[in-house]
Amino acid sequence: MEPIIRIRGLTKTYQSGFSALKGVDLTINRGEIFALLGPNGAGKTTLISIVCGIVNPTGGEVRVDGHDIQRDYRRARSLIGLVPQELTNNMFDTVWATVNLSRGLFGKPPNKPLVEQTLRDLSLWDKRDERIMNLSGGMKRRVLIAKALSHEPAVLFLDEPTAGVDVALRRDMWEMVRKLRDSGVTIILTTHYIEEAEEMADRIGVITGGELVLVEEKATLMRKLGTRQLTVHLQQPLAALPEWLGGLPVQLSENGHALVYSFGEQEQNGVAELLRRLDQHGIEFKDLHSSQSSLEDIFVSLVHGRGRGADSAEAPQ
Ligand SMILES: Nc1ncnc2c1ncn2[C@@H]1O[C@H](COP(=O)(O)OP(=O)(O)OP(=O)(O)O)[C@@H](O)[C@H]1O
Repeated sequence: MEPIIRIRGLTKTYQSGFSALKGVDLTINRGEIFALLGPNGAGKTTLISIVCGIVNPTGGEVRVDGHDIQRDYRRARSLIGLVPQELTNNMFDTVWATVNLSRGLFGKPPNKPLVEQTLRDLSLWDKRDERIMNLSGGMKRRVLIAKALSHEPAVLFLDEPTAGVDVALRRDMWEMVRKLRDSGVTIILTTHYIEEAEEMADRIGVITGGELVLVEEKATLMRKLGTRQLTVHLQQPLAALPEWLGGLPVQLSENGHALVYSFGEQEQNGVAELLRRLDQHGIEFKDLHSSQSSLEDIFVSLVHGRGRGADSAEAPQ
């Protein structure tokens, strides 16, 4: 896959002496949705702010489509749209004026049809003559997105896009982001909602304490770290785990009323073997329930345990 952003050895030490980024290496591929997941204070906003040229790095290098973010700032920045966490609109402007102005600030010639289309896509067209202060919180957020898209960026950064928004708007946002990706925009979003990363991302990066501890395809991550479990609820409880289940990763639970079989991707055949042995020994069951450990389990083990998966973080190239 073709990279659009390359980050190498990025460090940031704030004037206070606090080290917010401790050598981050990351490549973002063209056309993907990348979710940067991390707890409060992990360094997500610092990372985004450096790529967007708002904060100067202490060390390392960032290139956007080959352009160095410091040496070739204007070219690099023109490729990026940023939807910040805080609302930064001029409340007295109309929606139409503010989005057109944003485009102008990037030195782009006026393009009314494009701005109209952007507003239509974001369901803001009916509100185009409304002053921003008269819009709901959700609509104001949409205006931020429209502004960020006004200069046709190749990459869109969304910093905590759904923090504090209701469930319906969150779903709308996700839908909107998917449409943008389908139109060819690369999306990088920060979130501490695991559900959001799980729902949206093609790849997930986990950052904690200024270090990127994992970068992985979401599907691979789920497969690699997520174990699946099959719970067999028995008609009659068992006093102990029978000998004839030896060799299978099975445990007795619920006071002998259930057998729990834990397995990875490779061990699916064991399910048939388990059911065959139960049948052979006349053990009847009420129902079967299968579950998969979620990204949340993985995240908690990474952020608190820090051991697991750290070797999957990208090596510098
Ligand atoms: N200007 C600054 N001066 C000193 N320290 C700062 C500054 N900005 C951020 N920090 C510190 O750097 C760390 C990382 O902050 P950052 O905002 O990047 O985290 P974050 O992952 O975006 O967190 P959140 O999810 O809470 O937004 C925090 O401990 C923060 O207090």
